[in-house]
Amino acid sequence: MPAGELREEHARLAEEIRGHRTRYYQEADPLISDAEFDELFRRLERIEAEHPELRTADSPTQQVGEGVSEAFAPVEHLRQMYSLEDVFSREELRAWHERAVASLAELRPDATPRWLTEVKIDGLAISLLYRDGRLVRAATRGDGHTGEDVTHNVLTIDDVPRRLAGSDHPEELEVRGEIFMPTAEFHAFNEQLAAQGKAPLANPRNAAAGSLRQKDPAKTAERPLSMFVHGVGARSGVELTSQHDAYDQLAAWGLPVSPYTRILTCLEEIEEYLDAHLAKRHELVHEIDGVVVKVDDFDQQRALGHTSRVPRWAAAYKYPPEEVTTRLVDIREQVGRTGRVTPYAVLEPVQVAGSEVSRATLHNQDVVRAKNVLIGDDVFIRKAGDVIPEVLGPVLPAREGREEELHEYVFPAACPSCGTTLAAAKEGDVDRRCPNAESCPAQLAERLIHVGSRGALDVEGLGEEGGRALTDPDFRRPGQAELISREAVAGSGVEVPFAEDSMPVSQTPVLRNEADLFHLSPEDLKGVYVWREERHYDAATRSWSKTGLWTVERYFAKQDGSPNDRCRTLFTELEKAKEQPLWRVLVALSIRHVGPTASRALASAYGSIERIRAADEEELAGIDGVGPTIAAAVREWFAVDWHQRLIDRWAAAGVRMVDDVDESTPRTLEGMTVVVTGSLESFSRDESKEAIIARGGRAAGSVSKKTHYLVAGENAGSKAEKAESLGVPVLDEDQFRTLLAEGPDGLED
Ligand SMILES: NC(=O)c1ccc[n+]([C@@H]2O[C@H](COP(=O)([O-])OP(=O)(O)OC[C@H]3O[C@@H](n4cnc5c(N)ncnc54)[C@H](O)[C@@H]3O)[C@@H](O)[C@H]2O)c1
Ligand SMILES: [Zn+2]
Repeated sequence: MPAGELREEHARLAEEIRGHRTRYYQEADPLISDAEFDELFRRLERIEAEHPELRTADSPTQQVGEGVSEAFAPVEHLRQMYSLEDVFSREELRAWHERAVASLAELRPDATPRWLTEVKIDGLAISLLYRDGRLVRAATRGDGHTGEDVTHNVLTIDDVPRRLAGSDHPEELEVRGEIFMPTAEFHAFNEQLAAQGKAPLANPRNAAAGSLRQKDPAKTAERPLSMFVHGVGARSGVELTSQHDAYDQLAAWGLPVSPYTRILTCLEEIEEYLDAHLAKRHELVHEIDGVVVKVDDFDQQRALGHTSRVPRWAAAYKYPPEEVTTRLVDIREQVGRTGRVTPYAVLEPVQVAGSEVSRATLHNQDVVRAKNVLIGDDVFIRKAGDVIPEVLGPVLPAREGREEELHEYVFPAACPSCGTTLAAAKEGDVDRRCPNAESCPAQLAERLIHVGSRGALDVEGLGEEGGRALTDPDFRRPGQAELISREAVAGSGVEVPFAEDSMPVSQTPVLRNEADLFHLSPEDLKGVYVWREERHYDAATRSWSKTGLWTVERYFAKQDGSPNDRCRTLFTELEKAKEQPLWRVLVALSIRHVGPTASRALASAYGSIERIRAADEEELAGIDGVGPTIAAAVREWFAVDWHQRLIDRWAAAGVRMVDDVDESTPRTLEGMTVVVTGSLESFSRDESKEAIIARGGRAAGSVSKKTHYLVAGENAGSKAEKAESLGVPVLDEDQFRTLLAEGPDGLED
C-alpha cells in the first residue's frame, strides 16, 4: 500500500476505534463484539509495527482507552492505571513468557520469577482511595491519568468497605479492582426486568458498567454489584513486596480478594490453569474473558516497567470469544419428531467459542419477534461453552442504507415438509405443530433416525442420511451429484453407453410410515440416491471414471447387480435389531415421555407388548418408574390406529415383542399382580421383580384394588397399611418364596 493510503487507513482505523471505545466505556452499549473490536485494534497495531512513524502518542495503541464523560467530575489518579497486553494464542503466551524470562534474566540475574495467575474478570476497573483507612474517593479508569468520580455510587456496593478492618492502615492507599455483576445475580436481575416488561441487560459486563454510571446512586444501589481487588496503586506508610503479599494485606483489611488466584512456577502450570479455568468458565461467581498472568514480585515488576498503555510484567490471555456478529442469511423451519415446527437462523458461518456456527434455533415465532431481527440483518450471536448457539439481536446501526435487503420473517401457515395446515397442540400454545404425524416426511424421517439411534434399536445405516433417504428419494449424500437422465444425454449429441441396469431415481418415498421398515428389501432401495453408486462418463476418452463429465448411476455397484456394502449393512443391521430386547423396541416407538427409563420399567413389569397394550391407565401408573403422565401417554399412543398397525407389522416381520422367559421356570404367577415393598433378605429390588416377571406375573410399584399380593420386607411403611385397608393379602419373605415356587395354591396350606 502506498504511504499516503496507509496513513489514511491508519487514521480511519484509529477514529473507528475511538468511536467504539466511547460507546463501550461511556455508554455501555457497544456496536460490535469484543472479538471484532480486538481485531480492529490488532490491525492498527500491525500497521504501526510496519510503520513505527504512525505510532504517535495520540494513537489508540498508546492510550488507555476509556476517556471521561461530562456526567461525572474528573479525578486525577495518584498513580496511572493501565490496561493489559492481550495475547490470543498459546504461541503468543509462550512468546510473552519467554520475553519476560529473558528480560528478567538480564535485569535481575538472581531472580527466579514466580507467576501470579488470576482470572480476568469481565467487569470494569475501579480505583479506591483510602486515607488512614477511610474510603475517600472511588474513580473509574478513564484514560489512565484522569478518571471519573463515582464515589457515591461505589458507596452503595456492600463488598467495598468504607473503613478498612484491622490496624496499621497506610496514610494513603490506592486499591485497584474490578466491579462486576455476579452471573447468578445478573440472571435474577434480568428476570426481574423481564417481569416488569423492561428490556434485559445485554451481558454482565455492560450491566456492571451501566449500573456504576448511574447519575442517581439510589439506582446503583438497586443493582447487585460486587468487587474483587487486583492491584495496588500509590501507597505511603506500608511496605508491600509482591502482588500476593499485597492481596494478603488487603484481605486482612477486609477487602474482597478473588478466590481463583494461584502462584505458579512455570509455563506448563500456567497452561494447565488456562485449561482448567476455560473448562469451568461458566461455573465461577462471575463471567471471565480470559486469564491474567502477572510477575508476582514487585521489584521484578518495577524492573520490567510499563509502556504508556500496559505493564510489561503482565499479560491477559483471552479465551476464544463467545460473542460475535454475523449475517442472518435466512430463517427456515425444522419439523421435529413430534411435529413441532421450529424456526432456525441460517447464519453466514462464523467461529464462536472455538467452533464454527452456521445455524441457531429461534424456538418459535414469539422468540423471533422478541429478538427483533430481520432476515438480512447483522446479528450478535453467542455460544457459551457447550451450550447451543443463540441469536441475541440485531446490530441496529448496521441496517443503515441496507433497508432494501432486509425483510420481516413470516411464520408459515403450512408444514414446510408436507403442506398440512399447522395448528397449536392446545389452546394458548405458542408452538405450532404439523398434525400429519403418520406420514409427514420430516416427522417420519426424525422418527426413523430415532429408531436407528444408539438408545433405541441401534441400527447402523439408519442415521441422519438413511432416515432422510427413506422418506425423500431425492435426498443426496454430501457430494453426491445429480443423476443425468438418458433424455438429457440424448439431447446433447454425446453418446453415453448407459449400463443395462442403470435406472431412474424413484419419485416416491420408500416409506410412508415406519410400519414397513422391517419389510423392506434391497430391491426397494434401487431408486434411492443414497444407496446408489455413481459412475461418470468421460465423453472425450470414452471411458468411465470417478470424476468424468456425465454422472450416470447404476443402482448397485457390484457388476452382478447385487447390493453394495452400504445397502448390505443396513439390512444386516435391521435383522440384528429384530433381536433387541423389548425395552429398546419401546424406546423406538417414539411414545411421548417414554425414554429408556420408563421403557425398562414397562418392559420389566409386563414382559411383552401385548400385555402393555392390554393394561389400563391406572395399572400402568402404578408401575415403579412410570407414573400418571407416562401412563396417560402410553394409553394415548395405543389409541391411535396406525400405531397399532405399526406394532402388528413389526411383530409380523419378526421384531421381538416379548422378552425372553426362562422356559424352565414354572409360570406360577400367570395373571397375578404382585407388589414388593421394603427390603428382603435374599432378593434385591430388581431380583424380586425379575422373579415375579419370570413366572408370568406383573411387578407393580404401588398397591391398588387390582394387586393380588403385597410382599412386605423390612421397613415396609405405608404400602402395607394401604394393602390391609384394601383387603390385599400381605406376605412375608418366606411366603413370597412359597408363592414363587407353587403359586397361590401353595399359600393355602
Ligand atoms: N465492543 C466494543 O466496542 C469495545 C470497545 C472497547 C473495548 N472493548 C473491549 O474491552 C477490552 C479492552 O479494554 P481494556 O483496555 O479495559 O483492556 P482489557 O479488558 O483487555 O484488560 C484490562 C483490564 O482488565 C481488567 N481486569 C480484569 N481482571 C483483572 C485481573 N485479574 N487483573 C488485572 N486486571 C484485570 C482491569 O480492569 C484492566 O483494566 C477488550 O476486551 C475489548 O474487546 C470492546
Ligand atoms: Zn408435515
